[in-house]
Amino acid sequence: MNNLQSDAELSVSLLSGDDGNAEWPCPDEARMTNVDSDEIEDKYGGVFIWLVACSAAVGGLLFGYDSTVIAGVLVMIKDDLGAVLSPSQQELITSIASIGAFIGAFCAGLLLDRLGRTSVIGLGALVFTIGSIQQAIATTVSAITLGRFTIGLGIGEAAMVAPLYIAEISPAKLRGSLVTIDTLAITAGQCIAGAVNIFLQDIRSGWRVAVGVAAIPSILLLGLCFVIPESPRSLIYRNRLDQAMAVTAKIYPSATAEQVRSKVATIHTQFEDGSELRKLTTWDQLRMLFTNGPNLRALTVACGLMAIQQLSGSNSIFYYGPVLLGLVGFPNPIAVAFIMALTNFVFTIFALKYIDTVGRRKLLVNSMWGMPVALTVAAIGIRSIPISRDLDGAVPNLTVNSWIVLFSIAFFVASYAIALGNVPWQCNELFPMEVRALGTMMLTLTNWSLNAVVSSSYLTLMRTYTPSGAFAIYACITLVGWITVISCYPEVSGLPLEEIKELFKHGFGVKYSLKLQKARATSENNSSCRGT
Ligand SMILES: O[C@H]1[C@H](O)[C@@H](O)[C@H](O)[C@@H](O)[C@H]1O
Repeated sequence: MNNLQSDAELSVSLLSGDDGNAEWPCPDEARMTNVDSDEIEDKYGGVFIWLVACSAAVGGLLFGYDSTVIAGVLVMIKDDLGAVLSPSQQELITSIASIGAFIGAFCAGLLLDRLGRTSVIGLGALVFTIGSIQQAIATTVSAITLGRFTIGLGIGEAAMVAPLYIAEISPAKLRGSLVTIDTLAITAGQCIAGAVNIFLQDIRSGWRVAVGVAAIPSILLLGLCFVIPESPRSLIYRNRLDQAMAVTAKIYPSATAEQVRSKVATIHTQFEDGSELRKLTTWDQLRMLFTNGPNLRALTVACGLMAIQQLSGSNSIFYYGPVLLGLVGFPNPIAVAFIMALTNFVFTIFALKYIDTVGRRKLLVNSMWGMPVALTVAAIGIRSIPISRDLDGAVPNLTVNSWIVLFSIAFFVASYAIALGNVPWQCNELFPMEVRALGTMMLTLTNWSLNAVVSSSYLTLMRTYTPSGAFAIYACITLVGWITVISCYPEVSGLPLEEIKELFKHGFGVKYSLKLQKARATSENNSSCRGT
């Protein structure tokens, strides 16, 4: 913190004397500066930015952990709350968190521009801590339901703010990887929850530990909020230019003071009529989001991709994996289902490595075909396994078809995790600053509403259309999703946030973005040739 402060003073005094904001160029002057604001994009480095991203991603870890741990908790609770939970009480305890998440994301969307990113992350961490404690000490069904609702508020808030904050603080060329850290943390949280459930399943009242232990990372996150810097874009939006300079200098440690100044000035020009923008009410911002063509197209792409992520049925596998694998004959389905969580985690690491170099669009297009293929194989494999219509018949024998189902859904999860599991969370980058908070709120609301639909309908889908029919339905959805991505999702890897809005002035910007990427690659090649 102190370091940061002294850097701020240093940069500001270097560039403009003692008065931080007094000598800031007006937008026209900023445009005329002879330092190319993009030059700075090659000057990132150091561990600072990775540490900041990892800190924010603790929110993702809590999101993954808390949304998944409930599956085991419901089994472990037994009659600890007075009587054995009825199916409708189980449904209530599970789904109330999604309702909380929906409301949490909505509130975060309204608060982000007013309070700044780090304060909202801190608020979410506090809510997480309270929710974990409420659950751990619950002695009645209403008490645990309230605890789950509180946790839901935290989950929705974390799901929304962490990726947005990371995207805003990232150098353009690392943005994909740094935001993927958040998804990696979500999948790690899901793995840890699975492991905790396996470990505690036979311990009396072990569920109290399973839910209470989440208070530790949330207290850690609360503490980290006092250390991590505010996003430079949020600072500039709120006219705190000297602080924005200090943070920008930290993100690009080998940039010259002039490059830092040019970067901040360029972002500042995006808010040319800044004072007008700052006066916008939420209603004005909503109107800008829905009635301005480029904004509306950005919203369609972002929410559309998130819808495809959820409607692919991935969470049916993560949430109902043990049920499904039990139905096809695996004797220890909880442990076997853990393989799915692990596959999700491992292939998200692959995304982390390649998302910026290969690009989001290329990763999506080249991995998503695997989902309909895997689901079709699973649909065929499961057809010859004798599963009763109401799903509660005797467990069938383990046959080669059981293994076909296992391998095909593992392949499905891998194809999902490489890109579709994480790129939708990057989509906050598609929105310009003035509508980013609300756009990201819509993105997160899409996630939670469809998450609730899919997770509450999977068993019914299997009962109504047979398990094979359910796989076939998801195969059709993922095939349509893949074709939609090919036609509508533009490549934004490596583009500074301020340049992305240009794409949506050209329809969905797919062709334009590909031309832009080509031109950037050629100019980078030329300048590296000149350098050698
Ligand atoms: O990006 C995440 C991740 O893929 C999780 O594994 C999944 O459970 C979530 O629904 C999704 O939003």
